[in-house]
Amino acid sequence: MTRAAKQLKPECWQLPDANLLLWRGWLPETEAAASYQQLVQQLVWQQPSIRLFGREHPIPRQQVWMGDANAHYRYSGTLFAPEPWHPLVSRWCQLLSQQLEKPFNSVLVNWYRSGLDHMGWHADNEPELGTEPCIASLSLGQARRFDLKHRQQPWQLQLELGQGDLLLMTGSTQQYWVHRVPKQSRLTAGRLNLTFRYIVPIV
Ligand SMILES: O=C(O)CCC(=O)C(=O)O
Ligand SMILES: [Fe+2]
Repeated sequence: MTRAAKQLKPECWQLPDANLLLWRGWLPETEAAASYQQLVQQLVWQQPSIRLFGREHPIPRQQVWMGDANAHYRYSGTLFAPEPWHPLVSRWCQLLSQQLEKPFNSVLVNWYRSGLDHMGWHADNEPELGTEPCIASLSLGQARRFDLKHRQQPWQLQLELGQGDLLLMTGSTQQYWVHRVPKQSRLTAGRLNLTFRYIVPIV
C-alpha cells in the first residue's frame, strides 16, 4: 500500500474468514457531493431484469457496468458488455490501483434513488473475479446501511457507508460472507456506490 493510502488510517475488524478495511472520507465531502450530481446526470442508467425463481424482476435500483472493453461480466446470469469509462471514474480507478497496489479494470456503479432502492444478500464471487476477489467500494451521497453475514455461522456485521467512504473487501470475504444494502424506506435522498473490480479479460 502506498503512503497516500496509509496516511488515512482505516477502520478494520477482526472477523473470521473476512478481510475488511474502511477508509472514512477517502474522497473529501465537497468533491464527493459534486461527483454524485455529475454521475447521476451524465451516466446512461440501466435497470436490467434478473430471473428469480423462474420469474423476471427488474433490479430494485439503477446500474451501469463500466470498464476496459475486454472486461465482460456475468451478473445473475446475464452477460454485460462494459460501457466506456467516465473520466471521473477512470481517475478513481487509477488512483485506487496505485494506492491499494491492486489491479482494477472495471466497476459496477449502482444508483439507489431513494431508501426504497436496495440490493439483496449476495457475494461477489463470480468465476471471472478469480479465487480471492479484491473489491474496492466507494460510496457517494446518502449514507446507507451495509450488512454482512457469515454463510455458516451466526455472525453478522452492520456498517454505515457514508459520503466518500472507501471499503475494501479482500481475501476469503466473498467465499464465506454475503452482504446486502437493505431498504431504508424513510430515506428520500439518493446514493451512488461504485465497486471497482478486476475481472479476467475475455481474449
Ligand atoms: O451499494 C453497496 O454498498 C454494495 C454494492 C454491491 O454489493 C455490489 O455492487 O456488488
Ligand atoms: Fe456486492
